[in-house]
Order: sequence, then C-alpha cells, then structure tokens
Amino acid sequence: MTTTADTDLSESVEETAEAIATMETRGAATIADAAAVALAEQARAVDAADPEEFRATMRAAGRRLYDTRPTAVSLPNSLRYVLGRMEGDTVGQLRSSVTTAAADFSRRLETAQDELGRIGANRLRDGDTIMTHCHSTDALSCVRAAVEQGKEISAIVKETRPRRQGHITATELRKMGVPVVLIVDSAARRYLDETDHVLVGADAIAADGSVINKIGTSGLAVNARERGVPIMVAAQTIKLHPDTLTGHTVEIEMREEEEVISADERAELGDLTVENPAFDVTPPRYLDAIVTESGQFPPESVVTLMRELFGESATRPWEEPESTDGAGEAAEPRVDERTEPR
Ligand SMILES: O=C(COP(=O)(O)O)[C@H](O)[C@H](O)COP(=O)(O)O
Repeated sequence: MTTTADTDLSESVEETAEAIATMETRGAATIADAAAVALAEQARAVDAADPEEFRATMRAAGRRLYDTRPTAVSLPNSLRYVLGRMEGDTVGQLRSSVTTAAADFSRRLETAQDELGRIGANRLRDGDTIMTHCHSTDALSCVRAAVEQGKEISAIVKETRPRRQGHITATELRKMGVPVVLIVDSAARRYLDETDHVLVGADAIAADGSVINKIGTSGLAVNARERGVPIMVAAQTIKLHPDTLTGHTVEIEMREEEEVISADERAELGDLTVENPAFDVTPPRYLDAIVTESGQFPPESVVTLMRELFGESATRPWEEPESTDGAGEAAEPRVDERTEPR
C-alpha cells in the first residue's frame, strides 16, 4: 500500500473519497462502510514516526472523507466510531485499534441491517404491495426478510430522477423474486391507490423525528398520508444525526445541474437556473414508523434513542482535539428551515 506524496493520505482514502463524491459509492450505509474500510487501509499504510504523526494523518484522512457528501450522517458516524476508538501509546497500538474498530463497525452494520430487516418485515403482510423511492439497502432488507418469511410481496418502484436509483431497487427486488412495476416519479400519487405500504430509507434522522432522504420522499409521504397509506422508514441507528440534539441543522446537498439536464438541452433553454437538491426533509407527522435494529419507533420518540446512543453532544474526532464544538449546549432540536417542504 502506498501513500500519496502531497497529503500523506493513502490511495484508498483518496479513491474512496472520490467514489463517494461522484456517487459511484452511494447510499448511506454503503458510504459508511466504505469510509470505515478506507480508514483501516489508511492505518495500515501510514508510515508515522511517532503516535502524534499517526493521529494527525488519521484525522486528515477522516476530514478528507467527511468533506465528500454533506447530508448522509452515517459518514461522520462511521468516522466517529472508528477514530473515537483510536487509542494506544505506540504507533502499533494505534494502528491496531483503528483496524479493529473498522472491522467491528462493518460487522455491526451488517448485523444491524439484518436485524432491522426482520423488524420491518413484521409490518408487511402477505400479499402487500409496497412503493419504494430511491435505493435503500435498509429498506430492501425489510423486503428480503418478509420474502424469507414466506410472504408474497410486490413492488411499485419509483424511478427517482435524476439519477434513477429506482433501477437498482428494481434489479434487487427482481433478484428476490418480487414482481416490480417501474413508474416515473410523477405517477406516484396515482399508484398509491394500489399500494399497501410505502417503504423508504434515510440519510439522516433529526432529533425531532424528521427524516432526511432522497429528494421526493417528503412529497411521497404527504401524498401517502392523504391517501391513508402507511409509510415506514427503515434506518439503522447510524442514520441518527446527533448534532441535531444541540440545535444544529442538516445540510442538504445541492448537486450539479448536469445530472438533470444535458449541456445541449441547457443551451437550448437559454437563460435560466437549474437546481438539483439531492435530499429533502419529511416532517415526523407524515411518517408512521422508523424501523431500526433497536426496534420500531414513532418518529417523535426517536430522540430518546438518540440520547441513549450519543449523549447530549457528538464528538468530531477528525478535527483537532481542542476544536470540538457545541458540547453541552442543550437546545431545541430542529432541522434547517430552508429544507422544510412547502
Ligand atoms: O437517499 C438515499 C440514497 O441517496 P444517494 O443515491 O444520493 O446516495 C437512500 O434512501 C439512503 O441513503 C438510504 O440508503 P441505505 O439504506 O442503503 O443506507
């Protein structure tokens, strides 16, 4: 394993960061796992003269990964888990603490997904038609478990513009033997009449129970509530956003206009602005349940679980030790008002 000359960061960290930024690696759980693996490879690759240099390089690797995509909190939670367990008096001890923590994180991720799948499957009945949005491995875990329980499930899969992650979902569901009807996003309300359960994942869950997920989730949830169709969010606890306990907002990623429109189409349309927000915020009142590996929760009570897991403040071990922020400031949890659906 080599390290890049300029930054001392391993190729693995650079490649993982690039893959996350370009969405070659995407989806909150997959991003979190990739970050943990990259940190372990960085720990193995770093040729540090002393423990302080090792720690500084690992912090830099954490920062590089952290800066890739702002919304999925599983990424900082993964960095927090691995770098928060970095300990020892020698480079060897530090290295081994990081690689052990990273392996532990990946294992927990897999177990958590299986556990939440079994819990989520209990909400689905034999013969149910689900509607999905985007591609969520947590949501698919619920369908997989339901199918394994012998339930017949069929799916209406939203295409999910602009990146069409619905195609990945459709492919995965077909592998499970689930019949799929693929629809464009704007057809969702029409097909809610044929839907028994809406099932989505999450990139982040705020302390007030708001769910941040792929753009279009909030509109789907509002329509589902109006039609009386229950909506479940499948999300491991690494999707809980501890900063929202102390009043911080969740940043919504704005992506390039090229994902929405080709350069030729853009030129034809002339002088206008194209905006491409990647995520939106669904307020808790439109959601029926958040299903985690620790059980299912009404959205408003997820704050209890968040406090249990993270305390009142979250550390930022990828920053210099003296620059941790916000510790102990109790404030009303909220999400960025700019991100509320209108
Ligand atoms: O919104 C997305 C992915 O957005 P993008 O394609 O922009 O990354 C998914 O619903 C969540 O990340 C949950 O996925 P998972 O359950 O796999 O963590």
